[in-house]
Amino acid sequence: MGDLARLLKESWSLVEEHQDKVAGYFYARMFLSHPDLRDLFPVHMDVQRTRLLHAIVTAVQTLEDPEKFDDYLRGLGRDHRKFHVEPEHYEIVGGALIEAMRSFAGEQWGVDYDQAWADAYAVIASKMLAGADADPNPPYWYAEVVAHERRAQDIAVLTVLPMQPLEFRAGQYLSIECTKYQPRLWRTYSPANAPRRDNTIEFHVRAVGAGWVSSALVRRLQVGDMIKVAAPMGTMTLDRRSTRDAVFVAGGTGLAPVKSLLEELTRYNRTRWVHVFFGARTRDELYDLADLNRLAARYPWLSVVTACSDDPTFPGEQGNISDVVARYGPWQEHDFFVSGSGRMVKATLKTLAELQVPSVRIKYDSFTEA
Ligand SMILES: NC(=O)C1=CN([C@@H]2O[C@H](COP(=O)(O)OP(=O)(O)OC[C@H]3O[C@@H](n4cnc5c(N)ncnc54)[C@H](O)[C@@H]3O)[C@@H](O)[C@H]2O)C=CC1
Repeated sequence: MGDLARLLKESWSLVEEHQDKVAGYFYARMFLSHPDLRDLFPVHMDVQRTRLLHAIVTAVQTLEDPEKFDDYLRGLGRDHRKFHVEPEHYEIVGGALIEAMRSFAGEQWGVDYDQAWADAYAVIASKMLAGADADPNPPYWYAEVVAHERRAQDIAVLTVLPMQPLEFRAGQYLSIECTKYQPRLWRTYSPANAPRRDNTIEFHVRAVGAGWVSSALVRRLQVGDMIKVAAPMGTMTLDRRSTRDAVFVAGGTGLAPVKSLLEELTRYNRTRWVHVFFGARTRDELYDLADLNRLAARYPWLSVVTACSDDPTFPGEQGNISDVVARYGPWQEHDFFVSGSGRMVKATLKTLAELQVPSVRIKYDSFTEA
């Protein structure tokens, strides 16, 4: 391990236990010295706090893999443009961050740690700025809500029309700000369609617990409202060269990117068998089944298996979708795409490992529960 990596890891381990407090102190410090920066952040800071830490941990963890480190930070820089972050803000953030860590580390914090973080932060900032500079896209797009449909108690399917064309690849995700109701709070959602000529994008959203953005998108947003959409990200895309049959495993609204990938396949696939496993808690939450069945009736290469995990009278498969997949197969020769909650993805990866599906054939994006 390089010296810098060692110093960063060592010093981070001193504050790791107090992550939450470090983040709280960091923001308090920054807003006190630069009150103007408060306006760049959402009213509710709880999720923002965990995001900062996630970014630091990821940066430190990828330090030893220069390519991954570079990709991650360039992506982060691109993404930060939507927060109206300016180059001069980076220095303020760096200073507050080091001060916050030093305050919580106690006596073991040494001068060499200060220097290590200052050096690392300078690299982090320059990579983020380079990523931001190199992005030809606008920081975000305004998009008008052109359709909004409640499909189950907590689930909405909404369609938006960006004011300028927005390029993305089927299977990627975008971030959304529900500008009118939750300004400056961004959450990621996957388009449920492949890029279309009319530029419309469909999203599937479930209002979960205290999810401010999802709740506003499901319960308050109306046709005619404007939202902001930013930064296509993610790698769960189709490899057109693959000739393998494919399996899509979706839990709840994790169906969205699967629908997007299916739409792309309908444009060119003639030869690959495609199996979709779609699981929800109850039959009401199989909110897009009608459309899946329509696709299966139209495309002979497509089959759909549905399952409910909390609805004993449902006549289809019973149980978690990760277990249902294992009842079919064999799957060793298939390409897999897995999408759902963090726990669902983890459970499915475990099942696939037990079924000896090579991990190189499995694509997924890990969404946190936030
Ligand atoms: N809306 C979107 O664009 C996208 C959403 N997602 C994620 O999909 C998730 C969807 O959540 P909900 O609709 O609330 O799903 P949910 O919690 O109602 O679960 C739906 C199904 O997923 C499976 N599942 C859930 N937890 C499991 C576990 N621990 N082990 C095995 N299987 C499990 C079960 O089959 C369950 O019936 C969210 O976490 C969201 O972040 C992922 C990609 C895109």
